[in-house]
Amino acid sequence: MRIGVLASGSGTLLEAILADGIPVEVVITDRPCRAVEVAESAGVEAVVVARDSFGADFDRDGYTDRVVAELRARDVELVVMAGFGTVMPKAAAEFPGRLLNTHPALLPSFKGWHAVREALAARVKVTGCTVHIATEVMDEGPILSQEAVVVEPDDTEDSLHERIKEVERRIYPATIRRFIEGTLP
Ligand SMILES: Nc1nc2c(c(=O)[nH]1)N[C@@H](CN(C=O)c1ccc(C(=O)N[C@@H](CCC(=O)O)C(=O)O)cc1)CN2
Ligand SMILES: NCC(=O)N[C@@H]1O[C@H](COP(=O)([O-])[O-])[C@@H](O)[C@H]1O
Repeated sequence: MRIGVLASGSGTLLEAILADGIPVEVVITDRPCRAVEVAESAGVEAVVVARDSFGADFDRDGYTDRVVAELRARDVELVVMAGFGTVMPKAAAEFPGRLLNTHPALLPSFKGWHAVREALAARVKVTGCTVHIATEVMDEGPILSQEAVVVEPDDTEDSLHERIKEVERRIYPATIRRFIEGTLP
């Protein structure tokens, strides 16, 4: 199965996916970021489709069309979002059931871009991460795997997010692998 990864940040999830031996055809980012270096160091093609070149009002559908075109040009069949910072509702229809995401909270709680901050603000004792199939509605698709992370009294957003990412780096590659093999329930 030909796989494309979408990323925006430090690329540690991408590193874990590559370290697991999951074959990645292309990495697409929406901004210059470390994930580009991670891809290139592993000999994987990296393409920056910069979201800030799609206008002050951000043409979201135009942006999505461009990302989808880059994926189609490489015959990508499965799209894996790994900390991708742009919501692309239209992409779900282009890759139905084939657009995966990992989210740093226990969905359906704390959807969106600031999930770790919002979990801390809500003073929950336990949060975690969720791997799910992305659908048109953000962070609402079918859940494939989840794992809890305990919130410590002295946690900051960074310390809590780092512990969540440690779990994501383990369960995301494992879940992607099972998705590819067709062994998920
Ligand atoms: N079609 C889907 N696309 C995406 C889904 C989904 O469920 N379906 N999930 C998101 C989740 N996500 C990260 O994984 C995410 C959530 C929210 C945002 C966001 O608000 N982005 C802003 C820009 C934020 C910024 O750059 O500061 C935006 O898009 O305007 C991003 C990612 C991923 N996509
Ligand atoms: N909703 C999007 C979101 O918050 N995604 C999160 O960004 C991090 C990426 O880490 P990385 O850049 O080190 O791979 C991960 O925690 C991922 O769940």
